[in-house]
Amino acid sequence: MSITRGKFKLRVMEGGSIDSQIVVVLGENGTGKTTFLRLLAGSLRPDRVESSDAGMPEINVSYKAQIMQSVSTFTVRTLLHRRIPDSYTQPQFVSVVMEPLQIDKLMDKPVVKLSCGELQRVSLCLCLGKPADVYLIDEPSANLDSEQRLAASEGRRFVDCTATAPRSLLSGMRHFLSVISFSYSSHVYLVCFLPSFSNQDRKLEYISYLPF
Ligand SMILES: Nc1ncnc2c1ncn2[C@@H]1O[C@H](COP(=O)(O)OP(=O)(O)OP(=O)(O)O)[C@@H](O)[C@H]1O
Repeated sequence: MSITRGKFKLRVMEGGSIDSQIVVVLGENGTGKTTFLRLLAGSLRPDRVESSDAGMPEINVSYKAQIMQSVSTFTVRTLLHRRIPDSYTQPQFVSVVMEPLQIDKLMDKPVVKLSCGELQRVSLCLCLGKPADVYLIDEPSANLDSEQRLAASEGRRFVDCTATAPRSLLSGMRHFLSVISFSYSSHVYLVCFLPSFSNQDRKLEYISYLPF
């Protein structure tokens, strides 16, 4: 399938995935990461589907957008209660996702008063707490300061499944993968990152691995 946005054209070829797979999508600004995720999330429609394509399969997705805004006057606690009622009290989810993201400090704040980084943490928590087959996570580390990035990884399990990926690609993403690849093991995660190096071809790149 393909989509044209202004002068930008993205063509997506059919692929496959297996349970417990993490696919990291890397590309510089404007290479189409968000467009690709929004196609998968169903918030953008392709303008062409080739007849050879099987089309989009029926999948349950949980999508964390890159840019988040909220005018909700609810507190974070109320939002979690309404949106992820089962997950946010589940001990495993609390210890593997909510504690590293330090959601407890934000519980009584109105969502509308959260800073960009605080909203990013809550959005990541909401995304991971929603039951889904595929988690689409656009730039999970955007807006977080380095302390928060470290806090998100502290004490977390990280299975070093990244040995075959170039080290330069991995900086900045390891700590998030430790949170993201938590033990709901039968799901697929697509995570977008800006690369930490310059890619002269300006192509999207994919690294896929199995953390379990
Ligand atoms: N609504 C739109 N109208 C016209 N062009 C658009 C629109 N939205 C996106 N584009 C163009 O599509 C291209 C891909 O954008 P996209 O947001 O998918 O890139 P990205 O890789 O996620 O970038 P970034 O790293 O900056 O978030 C860009 O060139 C952008 O200018």
